[in-house]
Amino acid sequence: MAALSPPNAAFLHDIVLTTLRNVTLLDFWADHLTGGKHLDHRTRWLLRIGLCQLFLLGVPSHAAVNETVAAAGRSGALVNAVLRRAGREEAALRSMSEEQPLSVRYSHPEFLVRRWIKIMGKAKTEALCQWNQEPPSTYVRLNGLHEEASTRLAQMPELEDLGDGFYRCEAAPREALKQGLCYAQDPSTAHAPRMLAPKPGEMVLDACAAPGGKTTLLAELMCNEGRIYACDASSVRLARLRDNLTRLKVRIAQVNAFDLLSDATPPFGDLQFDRILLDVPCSNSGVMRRRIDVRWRLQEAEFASLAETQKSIVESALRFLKPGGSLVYSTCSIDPEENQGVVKAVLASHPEMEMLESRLVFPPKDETDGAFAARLVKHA
Ligand SMILES: C[S@@+](CC[C@H](N)C(=O)[O-])C[C@H]1O[C@@H](n2cnc3c(N)ncnc32)[C@H](O)[C@@H]1O
Repeated sequence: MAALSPPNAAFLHDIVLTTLRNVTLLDFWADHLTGGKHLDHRTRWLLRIGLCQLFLLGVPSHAAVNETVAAAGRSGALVNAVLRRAGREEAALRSMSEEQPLSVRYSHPEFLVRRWIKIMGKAKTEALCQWNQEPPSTYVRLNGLHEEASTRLAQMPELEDLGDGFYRCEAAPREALKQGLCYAQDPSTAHAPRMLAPKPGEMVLDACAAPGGKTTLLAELMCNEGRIYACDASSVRLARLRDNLTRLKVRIAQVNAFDLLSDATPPFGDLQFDRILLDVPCSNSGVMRRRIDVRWRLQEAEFASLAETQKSIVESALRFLKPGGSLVYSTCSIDPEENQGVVKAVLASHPEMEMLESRLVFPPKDETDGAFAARLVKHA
């Protein structure tokens, strides 16, 4: 197959992502236009794609209809009739959808909308759903361990300096990323390493480290002095972690496979750490703007099972923390069950631990991805 031209590739990318982001809304229109008739899989996707172009991407009607009909094969007549009718009834279809519940208007699973309304009320839920419907910005973090990074990035007018080492850009700056001048990362990812605040010369454990976005910032905060054990249960992900650490000039990290929930002997023997970062696996409910798949694969029961795993991970890691040391627990979830709930459960069974601070980043308010971080200290 011939490669697409860059504008066509960008257009295809837009169609795919906008369709996936709006599936429920597109189905609402398709079902209304077909009288709720059963549609085979292919026809349904063609209608979703056609309606997406017509109503959400502003593609001229003749182009959206003709191209979709041309791809339709034997369901061409139906697709043609439905899309032409959609064009004629656009205003009515739009005003009907405005009367629909948030789960339809913003294409989110019903259970999630119900859960969020219970947690944060309707106004914040709507703001969050609305936030998740926009394409995400691309951000990079300057790599302070690269001696030329500040000068070189300052010479790139395509980067908008946001302060604190972060830049926003239209497209990822491939060459600068390849040379390790910066790392593609949302600003919300910096809160946990900064909250941990490791100092040069300290012993640090980053126990869920791959692919290493936070490890590289920890090394930068430590001025590449001291030691970081960067471990992860997934050996596949360790390969990317190693590449990232090398490219970003991290010299103080020791990379090892280690599953905190296994009985294996730790790769660092009986070492105890000044600081531990636990950036645990989570529902990703704070990054749903960036990761469209999340809303469609998440199941309600997962919140409780994730919270169990997260609590076990923290409890396992506590044995490696020195008395007087700090541990930062972090997620890219905005769900209290995975955040405050886990911290509360850990504190209840560990009187030697105390929480000194916590921060929840809420996307519509902070205008970044969502995240949570809490700093716990172990009494000496
Ligand atoms: C949110 S990601 C970490 C992202 C990473 N900190 C970064 O900033 O690039 C969570 C990681 O935890 C790892 N993980 C999951 N269960 C684990 C366990 N039991 N022990 C250690 N690592 C685990 C996963 O393989 C995954 O790489």
